Amino acid sequence: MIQRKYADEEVDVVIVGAGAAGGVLAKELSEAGMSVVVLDAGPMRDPQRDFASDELSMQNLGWQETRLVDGCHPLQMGHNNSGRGIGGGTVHFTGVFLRFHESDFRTRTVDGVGEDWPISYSDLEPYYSKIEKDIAVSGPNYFPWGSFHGPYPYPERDPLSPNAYLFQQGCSKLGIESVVAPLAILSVPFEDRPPCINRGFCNQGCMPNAKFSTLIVHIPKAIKAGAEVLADCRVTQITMNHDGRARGVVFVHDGKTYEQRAKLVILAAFVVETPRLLLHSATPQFPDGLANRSGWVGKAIMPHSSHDVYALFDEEVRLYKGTPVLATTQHYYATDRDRGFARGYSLHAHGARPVSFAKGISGSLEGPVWGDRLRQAALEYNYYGRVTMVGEVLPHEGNRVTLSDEKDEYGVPRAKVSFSYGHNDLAMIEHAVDSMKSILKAAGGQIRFVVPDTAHLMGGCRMGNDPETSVVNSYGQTHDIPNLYICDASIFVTSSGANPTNTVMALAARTAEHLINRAKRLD
Ligand SMILES: Cc1cc2nc3c(=O)[nH]c(=O)nc-3n(C[C@H](O)[C@H](O)[C@H](O)COP(=O)(O)OP(=O)(O)OC[C@H]3O[C@@H](n4cnc5c(N)ncnc54)[C@H](O)[C@@H]3O)c2cc1C
Repeated sequence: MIQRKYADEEVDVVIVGAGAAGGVLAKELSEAGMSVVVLDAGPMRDPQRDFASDELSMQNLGWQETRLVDGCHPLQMGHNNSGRGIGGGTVHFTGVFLRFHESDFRTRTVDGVGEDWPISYSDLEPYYSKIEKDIAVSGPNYFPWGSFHGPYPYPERDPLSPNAYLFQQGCSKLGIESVVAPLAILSVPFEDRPPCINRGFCNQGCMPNAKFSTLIVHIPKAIKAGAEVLADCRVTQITMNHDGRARGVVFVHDGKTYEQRAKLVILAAFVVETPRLLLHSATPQFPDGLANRSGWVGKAIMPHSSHDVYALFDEEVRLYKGTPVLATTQHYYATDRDRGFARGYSLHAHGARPVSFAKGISGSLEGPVWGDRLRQAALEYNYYGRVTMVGEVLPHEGNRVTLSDEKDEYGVPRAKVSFSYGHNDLAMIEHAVDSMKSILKAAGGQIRFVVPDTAHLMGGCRMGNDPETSVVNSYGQTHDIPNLYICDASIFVTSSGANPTNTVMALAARTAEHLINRAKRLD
């Protein structure tokens, strides 16, 4: 039996998912005096007790339930894209904290591809600043690309890892500007948290709490402000009233089923589970799923293309050392028509711990890398350097989440995730792989492996002004059901060439402010 504060009560807001967006919403709305219940399918972890310096055991931070995948380039689901538990993906994310550029919100107008967002960079600008300040982002004094040039709230990280130094050397030999990456990882103490000591286990959950996550920053503040945060509570359905408004959600804890009623229901369950819940919650009034009059629920999901290039150096690099990403360039971010594709990408010097190194190279384009070849590469692990791309993938209707015929233990159909790259995406990858090879060679490395990969996920419930071609408005309010909101990475319209979490959290802060102002007007 769970201890409940709001059992049988209708609260102001129920939030499904306590990740990047859900954490921000929980904090802001509860601090504004609203009664808030947050439900997350996974556990509430204690970093000191539950995070191990162990790559394999910490795979459990990812969403490991079966999803069916298809398409020409089926996505690898799991640890690499979805978190599970309070903090969501922020618990094991790498912490690279970038803003989108102005053109990212206007790709149709600027480049004739993708779609324009219903908001511009300037609409989000104050919320980027707020989030960066709230979590004390560290970064360079001057960031050369986009609209925001710094300084960041906290000084840039120092010292860098050997891999980051090599990357910066290679870039500088080629005349490519590079900087220390903006990071949601402390460079000096903040609140009650210590600065990073370069243990390098960011993707396994940061035991000393130097890396931000909503588990350690926003959720404790939300609880202090009165929010009820319930772990291990799996939401299986959104319930509806007869008047076409949402009534609440059904969730399962320890085999028992409960309903939480709320004036506002906010889905923040990420790119696969949010559309899955909407589609599964169909009613006679909404036979194709909730908020799906447009037919766009589940459509236009986008990963980032994220090929890695590994090179062998004469001196030791030790890719496990330090924060995985400490240097970056956005030299290739903006569209350059001469390259033969639209849009662009970021490049990061990116560490890799031994298991992910071995797993990565075993799937490299130079394959098959196994047996003696894999053993030899593993023996040389300390001499490898790596660069990774974060490439913009254009939205495509056919890349989507649907419900399969298979059901999970809760009786909910499993998600089917279909994905294929388009021509533009593939041309960009080819260009980025060449750039990464040039940088590593200029730094003195011999190119050994190119590993195809993707990172992050966005889209599936995109925002827009037109209810015929989008699911929510720019505040995340669904076009069809006025008290049902979506606020997570699924509302992205395009993917950009930058890591997405700063934008996820800035959008959540903007939605929270909108809801607080709306509540004040209704008072
Ligand atoms: C390995 C890795 C590295 C990354 N590195 C970076 C990086 O360096 N920089 C960056 O910007 N981004 C990075 N990301 C991406 C980042 O984690 C996501 O962009 C971000 O977490 C998305 O936020 P969200 O709120 O949309 O969803 P999430 O943070 O994933 O939160 C969703 C939450 O919903 C819960 N949930 C789902 N379904 C249900 C349900 N039915 N009932 C109850 N709860 C449910 C989940 O348990 C989860 O806690 C990385 C991701 C991974 C996996």
